[in-house]
Amino acid sequence: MIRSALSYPSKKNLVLQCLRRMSSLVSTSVSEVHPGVAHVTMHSPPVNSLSLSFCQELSQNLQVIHKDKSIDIILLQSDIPGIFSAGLDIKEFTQPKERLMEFWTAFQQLYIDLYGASQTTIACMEGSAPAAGCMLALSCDYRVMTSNTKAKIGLNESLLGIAAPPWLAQQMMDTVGSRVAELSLWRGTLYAPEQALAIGLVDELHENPRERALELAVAEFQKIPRQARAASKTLTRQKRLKHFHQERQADLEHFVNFITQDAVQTQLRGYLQQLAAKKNKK
Ligand SMILES: CCCC/C=C\CC(=O)SCCNC(=O)CCNC(=O)[C@H](O)C(C)(C)COP(=O)(O)OP(=O)(O)OC[C@H]1O[C@@H](n2cnc3c(N)ncnc32)[C@H](O)[C@@H]1OP(=O)(O)O
Repeated sequence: MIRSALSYPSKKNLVLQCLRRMSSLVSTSVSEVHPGVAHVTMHSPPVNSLSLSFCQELSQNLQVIHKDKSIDIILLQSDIPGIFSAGLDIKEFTQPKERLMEFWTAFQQLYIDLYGASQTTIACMEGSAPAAGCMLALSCDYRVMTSNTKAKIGLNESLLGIAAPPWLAQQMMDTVGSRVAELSLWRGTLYAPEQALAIGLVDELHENPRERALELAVAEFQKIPRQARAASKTLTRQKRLKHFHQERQADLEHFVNFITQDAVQTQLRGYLQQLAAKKNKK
């Protein structure tokens, strides 16, 4: 069951229209949030892995919010305890070519919708964010992570026998600097919260990231004029997005050619078995 709940106080009709269009959505609840602040809550048990449908749904939710001028801050969060997002759904990697293309196109679109959002975005991470889970966080403007040491964040793709796409590697470089990114990419390092804070991968640790994110949104970010926040964001992200659009097709082709190699498929199946074995040992 997938649920990516969109909740904010205004424009209820718009939200409900959107929710009706998305047949996979099961929640249409509108919770009380501060004016101008929207919560996007991921709920796709067990680990918020990004399947094709989940990527599409998140994108659609973001696109609806983008059009709503009354919203100027988005808080991205998960309601699965201990998990922000486990990254891409690894089972998607074993699908036929056409499906792989659809899947990667949806993942690219999610990047565009989140990284390119004109609103201010805050990732509230109450749990782990490996690989594409980390991409979600890196695409936000600000990252608040739980101080719980069980949570981990980073780009661990190399440990699955794959590599992050160039635009995701670039996000890491932009955030932590080239050398730290380079080392962490080839080692596949997953950082504990204190380490992530030390290298600048997250901006703050807090025992209650949701509470802190809302406080930041209202007490700090909303005090900065909205158009100034949006313009600053354009300054730093426009070039990356333009480049991404130019390379989008090549990125898709590279992904499909790479992931369908026998050696990569064998490695991925082995990784899935490791995950299952770990679960059985619990
Ligand atoms: C060229 C390609 C570039 C690709 C760019 C990005 C790549 C990716 O994002 S690949 C995904 C990388 N993600 C991971 O490596 C995370 C793997 N998962 C974990 O480490 C743990 O599951 C996690 C810490 C997130 C949570 O731990 P637990 O709470 O202990 O849960 P379990 O490990 O028991 O898992 C429960 C259940 O979920 C399945 N699972 C976990 N992660 C994924 C995933 N990414 N995709 C699909 N399925 C996943 C896991 O196998 C268990 O399944 P069941 O046994 O069927 O219950």
